[in-house]
Amino acid sequence: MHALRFTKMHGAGNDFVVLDRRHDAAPLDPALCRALADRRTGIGCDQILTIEPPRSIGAAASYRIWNADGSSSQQCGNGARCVAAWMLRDSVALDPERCLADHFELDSPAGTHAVDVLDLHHYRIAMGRPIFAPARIPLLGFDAPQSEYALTFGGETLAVGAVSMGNPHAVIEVDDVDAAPVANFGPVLQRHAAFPESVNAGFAQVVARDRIRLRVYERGVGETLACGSGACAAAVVLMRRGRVDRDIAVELPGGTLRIAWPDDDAEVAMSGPTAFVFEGEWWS
Ligand SMILES: N[C@H](CCC[C@H](N)C(=O)O)C(=O)O
Repeated sequence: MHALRFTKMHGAGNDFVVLDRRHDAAPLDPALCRALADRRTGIGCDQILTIEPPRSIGAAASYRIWNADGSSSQQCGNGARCVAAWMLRDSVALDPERCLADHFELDSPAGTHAVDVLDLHHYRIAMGRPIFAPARIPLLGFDAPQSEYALTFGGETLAVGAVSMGNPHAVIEVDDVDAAPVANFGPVLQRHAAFPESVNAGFAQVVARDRIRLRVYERGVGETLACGSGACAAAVVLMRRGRVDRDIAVELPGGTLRIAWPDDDAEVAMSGPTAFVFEGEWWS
């Protein structure tokens, strides 16, 4: 029986199985990801996060992201905060006060991220600069960045925002996020030919200049309780349109994240909670 130790965590309800792979950073088999993520016969999670050796000088570690369907992604905002908490847990046990002043870096497939410890359960991650060039989202059929793209679905045309945070995001502004057709329209958007690598589909409602509500139908999972890179994506699309200020609260079903993007050349700063749920052994 091959036992695999894991930690179950979540960030604003977006839940993860965390595996320490610093001594064996081989890619995960998609079938194992699906088995671990299964909410009946497995542990259950939206994504698996593997913690691996750093890829840049000075980083504490690197992480990779595997969706519940076994596909991999370049970025996971809620996961980055959980990896940060996981890395600190041992040192917190040693010296909580020192950790509160802690600042370190983590490498993701999308780049290197500065981590600030806000308190023992909240972290701020520098999520990199948003990428609006259609070819790098990727979004087909358009040459130059637009604040919204007219995409046709059957007989209808819809205005869609699009941006990459290392992973692809579509953002649709709605009047009432509770009534948004997330489960019906999320998969339709993901199958659209304009998104050759599928897409994370965010449905955003502007509540005030400093507050939006958001639901995300994630690539490789479905609707999640929160999506960190999705919160960054919705915030920067709406900031560029002048619909909201440059430091806002993003209310998701599982919790609230804070997104700041001081100017168009700045990195996006995402702040939010993390939680340890349990530890265990997976007997494959
Ligand atoms: N489903 C995403 C990866 C996880 C992103 C999300 N959980 C976050 O917090 O950013 C994708 O395939 O790009």
